[in-house]
Amino acid sequence: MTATSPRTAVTVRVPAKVNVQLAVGEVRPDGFHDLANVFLAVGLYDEVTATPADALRVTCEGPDAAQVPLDRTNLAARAAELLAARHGREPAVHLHIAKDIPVAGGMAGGSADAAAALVACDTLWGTGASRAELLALCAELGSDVPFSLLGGAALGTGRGERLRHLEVGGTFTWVFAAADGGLSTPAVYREFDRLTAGTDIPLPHAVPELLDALYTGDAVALAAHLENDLQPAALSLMPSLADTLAVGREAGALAALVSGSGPTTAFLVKDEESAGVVTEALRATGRCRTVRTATSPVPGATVLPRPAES
Ligand SMILES: C[C@](O)(CO)[C@H](O)COP(=O)(O)OP(=O)(O)OC[C@H]1O[C@@H](n2ccc(N)nc2=O)[C@H](O)[C@@H]1O
Ligand SMILES: Nc1ncnc2c1ncn2[C@@H]1O[C@H](COP(=O)(O)OP(=O)(O)OP(=O)(O)O)[C@@H](O)[C@H]1O
Repeated sequence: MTATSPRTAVTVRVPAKVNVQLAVGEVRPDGFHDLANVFLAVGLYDEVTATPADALRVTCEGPDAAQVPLDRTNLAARAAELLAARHGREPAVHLHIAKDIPVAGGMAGGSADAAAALVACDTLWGTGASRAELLALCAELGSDVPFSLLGGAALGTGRGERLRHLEVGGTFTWVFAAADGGLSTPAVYREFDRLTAGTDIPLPHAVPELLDALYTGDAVALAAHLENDLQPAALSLMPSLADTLAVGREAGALAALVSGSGPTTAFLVKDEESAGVVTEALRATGRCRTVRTATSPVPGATVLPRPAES
């Protein structure tokens, strides 16, 4: 056993996600859409550090830090407030976000920070919340937040918050290109509604061949079944993304798609060498804010060892 002295700082590392299948059903009376949402956690990370403070405070560092709100609308701040309220205490904590996940990029960066803040505050405060309680709090904070806690791979149903863990039989390599500017998730869902108005929208379901490809770790089979029903809406709002997708395909990606609500584009590649070629081609367009390689799956929100323990 390691020392049990109260912790004065807790850092939680949390991954981004890509949706390898995002099947979207009709809009529901509550304004959300029923989904069959196959999430994969990818190795691009934010880190949230919680330290005791007189009052709730958020700071952020990283290339996109200027776009992150530091008031109580920050999802990490909302997470701390929610956990504190449920346990009858003040959210007296400083949350520092080291942000590496593109902001408003469709990679669930804010959701990741919310899940990380919950775990960090739970550990710092010794709240002892069960996994089930944390997952329920995550679902209150947003549809993607439970998956950020869980990580790995999962099928999300309902609005994406009801998760079933999926086994993955290998490692997949991706290239992610962050676009200049962001897309608002509600705006992309609204555009989906506009584009599909008057059509029959099938009930969303996970494609068995895609789940098999994950299970066997077969990147070529996964590439054949990648699907994102929000992609036409994201392309409609940001038409230049179609060119970015084409550049990655021509450079040898097995498949290319918009990540979630976009505008980050995701390229599944067969190996590191192909990742290098695709990365160079995307950088050469001059249209991508950053281009990054990452593998999947990776674990969800994880408390990092105290410095003395590492
Ligand atoms: C696009 C995805 O990232 C794919 O994983 C998610 O579906 C979005 O999840 P999220 O950002 O956590 O979304 P939330 O914060 O729960 O909801 C933001 C807004 O997105 C829309 N929304 C979200 C999830 C869903 N199943 N249907 C929706 O229509 C709604 O307009 C909602 O008000
Ligand atoms: N901790 C946070 N990090 C980033 N953005 C945040 C955070 N908290 C609140 N926001 C707000 O949320 C908006 C969406 O940011 P986020 O990075 O979560 O988008 P996203 O990755 O497209 O989300 P998703 O993939 O879950 O739909 C930002 O424009 C910002 O105003």
